[in-house]
Amino acid sequence: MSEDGDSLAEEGFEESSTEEELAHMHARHMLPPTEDASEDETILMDEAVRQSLQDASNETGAGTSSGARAGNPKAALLAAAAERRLAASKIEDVPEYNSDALDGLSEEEEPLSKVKGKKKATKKSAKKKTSDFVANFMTMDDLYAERREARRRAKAERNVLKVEENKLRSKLGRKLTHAEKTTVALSLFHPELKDAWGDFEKKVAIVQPEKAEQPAKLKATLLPFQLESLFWMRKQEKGQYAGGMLADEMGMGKTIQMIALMVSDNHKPNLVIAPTVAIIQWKNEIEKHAEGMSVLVWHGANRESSIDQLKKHNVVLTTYSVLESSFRKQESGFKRKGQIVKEKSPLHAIKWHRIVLDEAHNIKERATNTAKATFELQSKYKWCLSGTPLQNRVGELYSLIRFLGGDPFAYYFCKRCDCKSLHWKFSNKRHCDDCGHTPMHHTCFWNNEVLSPIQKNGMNGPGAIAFKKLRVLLDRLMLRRTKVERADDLGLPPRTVIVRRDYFSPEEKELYLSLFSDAKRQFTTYVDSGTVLNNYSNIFSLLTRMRQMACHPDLVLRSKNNQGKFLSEDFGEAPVCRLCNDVAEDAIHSKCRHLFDRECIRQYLDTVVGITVRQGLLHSWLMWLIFPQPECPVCHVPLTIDLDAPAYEPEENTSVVRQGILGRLDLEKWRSSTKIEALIEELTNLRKQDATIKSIVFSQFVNFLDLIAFRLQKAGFNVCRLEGTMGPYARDATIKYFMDNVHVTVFLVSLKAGGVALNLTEASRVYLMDSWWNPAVEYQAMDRIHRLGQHRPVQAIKLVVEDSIESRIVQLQEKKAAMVDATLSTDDSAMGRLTPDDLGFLFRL
Ligand SMILES: Nc1ncnc2c1ncn2[C@@H]1O[C@H](COP(=O)(O)OP(=O)(O)OP(=O)(O)O)[C@@H](O)[C@H]1O
Repeated sequence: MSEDGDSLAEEGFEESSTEEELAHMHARHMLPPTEDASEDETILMDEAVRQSLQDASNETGAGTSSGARAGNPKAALLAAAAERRLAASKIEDVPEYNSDALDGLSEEEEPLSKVKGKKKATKKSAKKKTSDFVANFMTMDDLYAERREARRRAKAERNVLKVEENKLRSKLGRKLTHAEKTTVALSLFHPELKDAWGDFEKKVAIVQPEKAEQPAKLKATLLPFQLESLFWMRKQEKGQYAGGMLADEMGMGKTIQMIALMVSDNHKPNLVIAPTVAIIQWKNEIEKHAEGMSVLVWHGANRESSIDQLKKHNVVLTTYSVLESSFRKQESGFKRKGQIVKEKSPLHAIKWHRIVLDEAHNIKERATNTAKATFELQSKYKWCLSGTPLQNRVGELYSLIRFLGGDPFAYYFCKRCDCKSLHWKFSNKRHCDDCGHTPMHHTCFWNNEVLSPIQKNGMNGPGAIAFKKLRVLLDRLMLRRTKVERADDLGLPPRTVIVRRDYFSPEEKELYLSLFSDAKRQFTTYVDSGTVLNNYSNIFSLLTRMRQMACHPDLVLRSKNNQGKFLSEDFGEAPVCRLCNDVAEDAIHSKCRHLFDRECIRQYLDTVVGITVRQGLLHSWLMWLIFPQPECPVCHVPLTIDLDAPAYEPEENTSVVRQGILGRLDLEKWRSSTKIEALIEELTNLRKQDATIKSIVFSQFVNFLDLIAFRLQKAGFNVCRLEGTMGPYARDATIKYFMDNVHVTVFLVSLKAGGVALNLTEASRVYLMDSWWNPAVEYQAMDRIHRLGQHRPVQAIKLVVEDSIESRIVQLQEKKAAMVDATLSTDDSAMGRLTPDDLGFLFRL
């Protein structure tokens, strides 16, 4: 743990904070909390009192304003409080309260005749006001007594806490970490947490998988490991969690295993939420393998709104974006004819028999609407499917545990009383709606027990203990098998990864060097002036241009630089990602309304995190305090973007006819590139060897896929394309077209649109046309073909231009992979980050 961390923790800062906690800190202008809530409150009160006194004196010119009191009871209360306090501190010049003061004017200030005339009329009201005042005064007394009592209680609590902390400190023989102090506080006010892990371990037994019977109504024969998971899932449903996580590696048939579970009890309705790309695959698998199960795809503008109709189906299939939009319409409403209209979400109105989240890491960010929409669904059993449950950080597991209903792990607890909640309930941003204690006195059990210790210590000390706890939980909640472990069952053919290295042609090299030397000069200027931190969006853009240049110069020279526009200017042109200037695939937009590919902006943010945080030295939230918030790469305002928001979809009635880069080229004179020619050579050789072998070509740049398609067609290859703008049915039709037509041998897939949840086992070659330093994206792509149903040996070929940034990217990948192996780091996101040293390496400094 860093010293900063320690000292800050000592001061009472939360070590790891949820977004809500962070937001709260911002709202409080980053004030460190005092250990004593009531003291804290007293300070705020004093300020309010002072302010109110000031206001009152401004109104009357001097002293207390009875008018202010009469017109504003709160001000009166506060002023009274202030005067009591001042009187208590023996400040002499505070006037005594009297009934006249309550009228707003004293007798001396009025002409005598008027005073006499008024006297009778005002007597009654004065009497009333006096009694009101006395009532208020009494209230203040009560209030003060209450405050004194609260202070006394807080002091007593602190003393008890100190005793407990001292006991643990002498037991451990060292200073306690902030997390340990929190644990002490939690067990004091929540005795059930004293040995939460031990209790959980005793109460919930690990289900040892045994082979279940093959379900009669399932047409496919389950493999041995699939029968084991069926047994395990049935047992889990009877257990405390009534569900769990099936986390087999990609391509081992999680879909069929879940269908087997549904078929075996044949209850309805079941809800499956999956990425758009996988929806029709689910439908096809259910129709193919399950006998007598009715399926409804709940998607599109004309989807069924009758709850009774939905309930009639065995399985309702929908996407994360449809779920989110349905929930949003229910909670926040939408505009119709200038009015905000709220619409009940049918998905949330049904108590489902079973809910399945496919690719469940889609909800990994707990504060997103998508995650919240899943938390609010009702069902008897709940399941998460994911081949990469720990895609980035341990913290991301929280949402999955929360979805499964994990008590106490997903709860927020108060460190000063017995209040606990699944929600962060701070409507006024200052005090808990339930118990009134401040946000700083609340902690998320998961963050305190698992996330913070691992983030701060890795596998050492408290980190190792947290890992053990995580194991205890996952052993009872998750089943994961890998392809290597179950190789015999799977009988998968081998997979090899080859890096093919080529060199630029002289003309390409000249262009590349000119771009590179400009980029390097620019980067060096940032380094020399110490402004790397402030220029990450420019640096990211320099790196992207160099990567594109290595693919084909036209991607840079003919790119559409549509500054300041949300959609492209050309009629009918598809939206463009503002980071890669390429057609947007799986696009999301920032609060400042700029559109980006989800993957591009994620990579951009990863890069920023890498630049701004020297890994492990700083807490994530502290980073935002010390370093500037990442800025929008387009307009440079602080960037606010929900990475898990549903993909941007153009208006349904807007016809998106994409012309792409080809429309900007003179195709008669167009010249190919080293990389495209390398692919042609590979595919031509393959065609000579075996004309039946099919290939998938992946690239992050859609314009590059346009160029590749054009060149391949010229070379006589039959190709088809998967694009991010396709709806589920169009995607399914394209996939079928590729799988069913022997003469279609090449499938061009945008990494951003089709990297996950695709099943393309007809192909046995993968060509990765451009590299990124996080190899996870590439593995996902390779796993599209290396999965059950694959019978041929699989080859993945990475095409790299040796004298470009790409060779450095490959070296960086290797370096980072070695580092991750050596430290057994669980923080895979480190792979995606770029430190200043990494940048220097890429720019060859
Ligand atoms: N027992 C089986 N018999 C026949 N086919 C099977 C069997 N199990 C799985 N498959 C097939 O294997 C392929 C891969 O399965 P599936 O797509 O469910 O994998 P997955 O684990 O969900 O992968 P991902 O995590 O990538 O989505 C599918 O085509 C499926 O039909």
